[in-house]
Amino acid sequence: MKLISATPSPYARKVRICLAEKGIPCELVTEVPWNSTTQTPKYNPLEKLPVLIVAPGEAGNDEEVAVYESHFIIDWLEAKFGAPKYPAMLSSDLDERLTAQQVQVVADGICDALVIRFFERMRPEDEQSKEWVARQMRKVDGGMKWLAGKVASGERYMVAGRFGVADIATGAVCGYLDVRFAEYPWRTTYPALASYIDGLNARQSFAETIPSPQKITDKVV
Ligand SMILES: N[C@@H](CCC(=O)N[C@@H](CS(=O)(=O)O)C(=O)NCC(=O)O)C(=O)O
Repeated sequence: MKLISATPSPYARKVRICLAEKGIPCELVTEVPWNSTTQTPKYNPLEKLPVLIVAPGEAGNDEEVAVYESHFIIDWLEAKFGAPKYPAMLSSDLDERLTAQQVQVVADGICDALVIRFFERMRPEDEQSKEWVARQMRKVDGGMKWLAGKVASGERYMVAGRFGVADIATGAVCGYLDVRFAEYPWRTTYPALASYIDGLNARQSFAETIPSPQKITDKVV
């Protein structure tokens, strides 16, 4: 399998962590999705990465399959590479699973707002909308407060004491803040969240997927 990914992408990082935790080998195809050189439109009409490209026969598929939208890629991996042969990233308990997916909704939503904020910041100063930025940062602030409230102090994992999607998604958004919005004070505002994230960052799947910035050469906005 191949994963089209980008070095700062929190969404791609969730999938990379999931693949690593399941021990599924996957070739990483790193690119800049904002540049015209991107391969994403070839596989995804929404032109977004991550895209998981599954060769014929790799997962019981006759034809090549392209899977996209990070939360769906994770669901797809859970369905195709599930327990007990592979470690589960979602609980078999319905309510635990739904709680974890709700956490992913909020974490991904914070990332969505941060991406909008990132590009608004690329506009010339006098063209940036203060109202639009304030609206995005309200979502980030409210989302981070909600996530921090889900971390019981001293708990290593967010849902039912087992590592899974909620931890992956929360780790990804905090890593994205660090790489793109280092000035955002989530660690000082939420010390229990910070120590929870430090615990997750000690996992090999997190350590080998630390995000880094990338250079966007095309004019995007
Ligand atoms: N909801 C999508 C969001 C993915 C996304 O926005 N990816 C960005 C790259 S990054 O922000 O994650 O680095 C992208 O490809 N954007 C290209 C575009 O929106 O045209 C997911 O969860 O996969």
